[in-house]
Amino acid sequence: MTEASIIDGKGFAAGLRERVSRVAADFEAKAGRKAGLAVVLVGEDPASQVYVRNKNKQTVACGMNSFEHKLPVETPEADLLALVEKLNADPAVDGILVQLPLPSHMNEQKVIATINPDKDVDGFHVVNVGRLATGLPGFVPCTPLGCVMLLKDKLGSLSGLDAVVIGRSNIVGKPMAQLLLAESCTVTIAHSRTRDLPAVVRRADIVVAAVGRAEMVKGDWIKPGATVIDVGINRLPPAEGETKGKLVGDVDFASASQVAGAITPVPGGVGPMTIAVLLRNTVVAAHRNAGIGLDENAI
Ligand SMILES: NC(=O)C1=CN([C@@H]2O[C@H](COP(=O)(O)OP(=O)(O)OC[C@H]3O[C@@H](n4cnc5c(N)ncnc54)[C@H](OP(=O)(O)O)[C@@H]3O)[C@@H](O)[C@H]2O)C=CC1
Ligand SMILES: Nc1nc(=O)c2c([nH]1)NC[C@@H]1CN(c3ccc(C(=O)N[C@@H](CCC(=O)O)C(=O)O)cc3)C=[N+]21
Ligand SMILES: [Mg+2]
Repeated sequence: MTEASIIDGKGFAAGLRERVSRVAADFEAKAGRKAGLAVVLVGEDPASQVYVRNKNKQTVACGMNSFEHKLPVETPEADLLALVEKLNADPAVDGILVQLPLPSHMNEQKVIATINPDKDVDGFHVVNVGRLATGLPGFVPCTPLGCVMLLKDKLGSLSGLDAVVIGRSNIVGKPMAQLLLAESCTVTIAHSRTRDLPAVVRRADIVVAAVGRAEMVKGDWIKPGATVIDVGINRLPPAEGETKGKLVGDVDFASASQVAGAITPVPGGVGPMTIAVLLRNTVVAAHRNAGIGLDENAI
């Protein structure tokens, strides 16, 4: 069997950030201010802190303002809602991201519902979910949009292909399925109640794994030549002599890469795309909200 080609998400993301930087500089010249992204982190989850630090660095590197708000874990929900309202009203803030998961005493849906949909660069607000479902312009969740960008770059048209999405979360699985449907794939959404998951996956020309289970999808589930997109981010327990465990996806890369036509690695696949698309959505939000024209498809 021939080895799959490795889809270089990290490299594609670097190119996307370069295009975003040019558009952000153009925005600054036209608007007389930089585009701005506010990121809100509640609590001290170490993984979330890493993501927020990376987002902040890359936002600034792309020529945009990054406004970081770190709140203690015991912050009352009302205080977080008040901060979101303040960011909604702040003309320097084009995009708002509230890092999930939130502490258990907060209602995530209520917090997301408070974000102005036109600043919802995560695409999580019901208004943006509805816009995506009905084909209206809005904001599309960053991870699924990043996956589709990689797929179209690799395959060109996706029309008529059989796609299986494993996972049905609001932030990855469901919007991923909507985007693949919009690309005219025949879409199956699998989840924990799916019967005979290996057989379902074997039919797919495109497999998107967004489960949160380390190396669950095996090589003998993959149709030869299929394209495999691994969204999973799982930290294995540290091996002897390691302080940190290895980062792995939801796909068993060693076996799947023997069968697939193309596959994303973890790390270096979908993860870097998520942040680059977030920056793309932010610079798009800035143009829309300032009423400055932009060819969004060219980014
Ligand atoms: N690379 C990136 O940028 C990002 C990566 N992630 C990663 O992606 C993964 C998924 O995230 P998220 O969608 O938030 O996760 P959730 O936990 O919200 O959803 C997981 C989904 O997987 C399904 N599932 C669980 N076990 C099985 C199983 N044995 N067989 C089939 N389906 C199963 C669940 O089914 P059911 O609904 O029936 O419970 C659920 O729909 C995680 O590893 C996360 O860290 C997430 C966001 C961004
Ligand atoms: N409101 C909100 N929006 C999100 O988009 C969001 C969120 N909350 N909560 C958590 C998840 C997860 N997520 C990732 C972002 C980048 C990488 C990433 O850059 N990964 C690198 C590795 C990073 C590392 O080494 O830890 C890679 O895969 O190469 C991964 C995961 C965004 N999420
Ligand atoms: Mg989740």
